[in-house]
Amino acid sequence: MSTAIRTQDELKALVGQAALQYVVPGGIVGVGTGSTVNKFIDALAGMRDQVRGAVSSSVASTERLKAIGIPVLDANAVDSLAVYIDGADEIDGRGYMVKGGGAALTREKIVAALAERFICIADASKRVEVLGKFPLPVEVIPMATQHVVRRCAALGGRAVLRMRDGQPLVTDNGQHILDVHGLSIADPLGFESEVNQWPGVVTVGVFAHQKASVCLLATSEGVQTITYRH
Ligand SMILES: O=C(CO)[C@H](O)[C@H](O)COP(=O)(O)O
Repeated sequence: MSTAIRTQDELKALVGQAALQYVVPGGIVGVGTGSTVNKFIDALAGMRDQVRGAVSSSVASTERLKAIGIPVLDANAVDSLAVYIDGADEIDGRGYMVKGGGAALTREKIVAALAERFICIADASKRVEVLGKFPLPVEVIPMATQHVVRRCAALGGRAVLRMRDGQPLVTDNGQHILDVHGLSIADPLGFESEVNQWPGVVTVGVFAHQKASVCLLATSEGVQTITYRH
């Protein structure tokens, strides 16, 4: 009988489980946001007694961590983390990522910045040659929305305000998200630096300065471990 892993849900569970090997016993772990990270949190429940706590990147992950009995610490109470474990919407061959499909990009970048290593957990559909096929999330201060829309257009991108239940989605930080279609991001480091300095941009969803150290990529054959040079 074939033991191939096929559904995306199974692939996410596989990398969620595989990420446990990077959790330092007795330490504090940085935790991202999203459906793949939810699988990691579910797996983390099995080693709850070996984890001192977590720094979380969203209200949703905080609630899930607390539900399994893991204390969630304020990011300001932590100088550094050994690892940050999170998913991605896209990852390229250098470990550069697009993130923010779950609207948590700002806090994700903050927690990632505290960590010595970013462990990206993703299924093989997230692997791309060039970033930009997935609409790029940009968290913006609402007053700056149209200014940022015009600046995206000047780069060839079509920015669309993310909606939820007929209203602009409001992030955990009280801001809005633009999803920018039609970009091809050949220079992620330069692109991230440029967009981050536009007035009204809180965070751009290109993670190049906080790129992945390792990617655990789930395929139907199992988990591939890819390590990137820094
Ligand atoms: O950046 C994120 C949330 O802001 C997620 O990591 C990204 O959207 C991937 O999510 P999923 O694991 O559900 O595919």
